[in-house]
Amino acid sequence: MRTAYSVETVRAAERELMARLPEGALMARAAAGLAAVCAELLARGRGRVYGARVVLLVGPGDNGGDALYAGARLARRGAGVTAVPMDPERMHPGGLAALRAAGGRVAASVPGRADLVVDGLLGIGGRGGLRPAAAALVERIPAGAAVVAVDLPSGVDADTGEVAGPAVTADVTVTFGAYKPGLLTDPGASRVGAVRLVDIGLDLDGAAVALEAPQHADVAALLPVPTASSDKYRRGVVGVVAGSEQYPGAAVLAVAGALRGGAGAVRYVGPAADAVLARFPEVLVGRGRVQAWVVGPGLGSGREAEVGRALADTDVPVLVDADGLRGLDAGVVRGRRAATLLTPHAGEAAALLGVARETVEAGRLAAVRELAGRYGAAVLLKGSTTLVAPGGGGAVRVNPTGTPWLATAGSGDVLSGLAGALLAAGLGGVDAGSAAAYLHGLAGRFAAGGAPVVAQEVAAALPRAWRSVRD
Ligand SMILES: NC(=O)C1=CN([C@@H]2O[C@H](COP(=O)(O)OP(=O)(O)OC[C@H]3O[C@@H](n4cnc5c(N)ncnc54)[C@H](O)[C@@H]3O)[C@@H](O)[C@H]2O)[C@@H](O)CC1
Ligand SMILES: [K+]
Repeated sequence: MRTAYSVETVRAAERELMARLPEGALMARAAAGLAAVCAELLARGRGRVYGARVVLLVGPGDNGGDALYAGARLARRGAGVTAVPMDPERMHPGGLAALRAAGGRVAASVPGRADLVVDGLLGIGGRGGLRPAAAALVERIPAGAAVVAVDLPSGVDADTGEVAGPAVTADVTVTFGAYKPGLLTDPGASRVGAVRLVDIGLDLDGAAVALEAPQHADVAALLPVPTASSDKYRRGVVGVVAGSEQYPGAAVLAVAGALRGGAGAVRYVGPAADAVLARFPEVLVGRGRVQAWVVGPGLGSGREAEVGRALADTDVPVLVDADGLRGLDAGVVRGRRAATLLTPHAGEAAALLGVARETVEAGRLAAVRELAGRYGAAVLLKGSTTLVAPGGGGAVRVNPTGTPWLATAGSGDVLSGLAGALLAAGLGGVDAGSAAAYLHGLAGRFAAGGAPVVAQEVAAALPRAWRSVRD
């Protein structure tokens, strides 16, 4: 897992470490790591550090201090380094002295040309959007300069990934000690570029994880593998309640996802049986014993009773998606014994929370936590960085494999079938949701290969995604 910790947790670990180290030691480690990444970028971009034009955007706190000390290191290697302060009266004094001693200079405005801009305006001490003085500097970042963000892009909230107003968009973010949730969650995540983690010696063992991003090995460990004693019931039968006269395709796609999710069998319940069977003759039709239900894709309106029937089966895991989420009763969900996984997109989440869609998009992490808390169930919030929150609080999972190509009709239906198959195999709500999102994202990338993709191709690419995760 790639783990991210809250600002509060990082600060506590920093305090503990600082108490044992000479003053300035942590900042020196941070600056050394930052300067090394900057030097690497300059060497890659223009062959050498010597003679490079480097601009430091310097805020009033320690984030600016990191930038100044790193700038001093680059100046000692022959770069021309100019620091531009947000507030000339408030610059880290030690950092400023180091930069000056190394031959760097301070200017009131951002130079028109630069090879590299170091964003040291705000780090984990930043609150709210960039104020006008900082925003004015960001606007002047010269076109063509590589942008390296110190700890996080200024204007991105470290804990939530929220971006209130203007913010830096970095090519590389050099973060210290630990990932912060805002680096992995949109809208912040799309501002960070490549993330480089610099070890400054923080001890976070046993600290509460705020957000975690599974990697191949984590997902591989979750995926069910049939054994010699498996039969179709042991592998899990998924019941899919989906599709309508108007949306038969949703049924086909949800079934496709379920079949490729390792289910022993898929049972289809609904009015699109002909369409489903024409495509997948292996599907069972009609009610019967299942190990998990998927309800909702393409149901249309007026089908609440079918959703209620699945949820009433309180010992069987249920995934509720799309139309099934309409007016979903929190009391019913909370009363269930087996896992429940809700898989809304931002619009559906907004409707459940009674807020505007934009509110969910701007505060995705808060929204998914709030929904999971209200329903006491795992919630998977779809989007560019899909999030999965546990019903009982604790670490939220963020999916690192997503691709914008997956924003295509029917893609969510495939995901719900896939996650339902994993529920049927015995995974809990968060594990099923996050493993499904991971495979689905990979399949989307494989199927797209940089070109538009349709949902059935995503389903068809799922076996390749499984294989790549297991390799
Ligand atoms: N604490 C530590 O041990 C270490 C901290 N490090 C660096 O220190 C940073 C945190 O430093 P600070 O706590 O000084 O905080 P920051 O440097 O992130 O910023 C705090 C300052 O910015 C101002 N500010 C806050 N929000 C603003 C806004 N929206 N617009 C304009 N000004 C705003 C505040 O008034 C405050 O003066 C980290 O992100 C990291 O870069 C590193 O040197 C590693 C070690
Ligand atoms: K920054």
